[in-house]
Amino acid sequence: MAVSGLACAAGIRTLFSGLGFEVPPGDWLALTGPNGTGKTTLLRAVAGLVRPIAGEVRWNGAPRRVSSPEWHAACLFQGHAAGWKDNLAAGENLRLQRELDGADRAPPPAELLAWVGLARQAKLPFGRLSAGQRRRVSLARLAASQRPLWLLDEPATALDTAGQTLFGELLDAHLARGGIAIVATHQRLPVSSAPIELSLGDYAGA
Ligand SMILES: Nc1ncnc2c1ncn2[C@@H]1O[C@H](COP(=O)(O)OP(=O)(O)OP(=O)(O)O)[C@@H](O)[C@H]1O
Repeated sequence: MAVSGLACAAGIRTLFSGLGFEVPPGDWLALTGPNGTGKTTLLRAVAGLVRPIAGEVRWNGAPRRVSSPEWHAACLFQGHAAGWKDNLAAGENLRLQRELDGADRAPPPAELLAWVGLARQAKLPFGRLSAGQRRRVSLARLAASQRPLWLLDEPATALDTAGQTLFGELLDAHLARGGIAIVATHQRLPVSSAPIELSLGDYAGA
């Protein structure tokens, strides 16, 4: 996937402009930058959730069309509020999300939750989980994902060391399958392959 000449604004303020990068299959981009520089906004712009004020996002060599089935099948965006329902059990949330993600070939939710260390919490309402346990449910969603492009906003926040290792294993496996990831992060992540690094502060808008 590639981005060229991208600029995004919040209100009347340009957050960043002139942004260009390419992430080939099997690579990932680590997106860094001070608070408020627009990392979340960039991820949302690539996903098609906010409209950039300039520039282009390309997927498979062509401009990506936000409403196309191809793009929906390709892109998984996982933001800070990942869309989990507080009153549904963790397992039930995961089952619904798997259906929305079209991850029908994935292992059953109970198996995924056990893999992320939440076997005992599968029937607890999501809202009762700790911050790190919630993040682990998001890891289970990633483990089920068959989408080639992951856009992840601070995926390791609140995770303990073992949780961060699980995240690294997931990302490694995704890249080994030829997947692509753009990961906004303030921390060093335990991923085997070195990322393409991009600091959004270098593109601060005029
Ligand atoms: N209506 C608005 N007018 C001006 N600025 C706005 C408006 N809405 C949001 N902003 C600013 O837009 C920026 C959005 O930042 P964004 O969440 O994309 O940053 P980030 O790099 O992900 O930050 P963090 O590291 O804190 O997660 C923030 O600086 C915010 O203050």
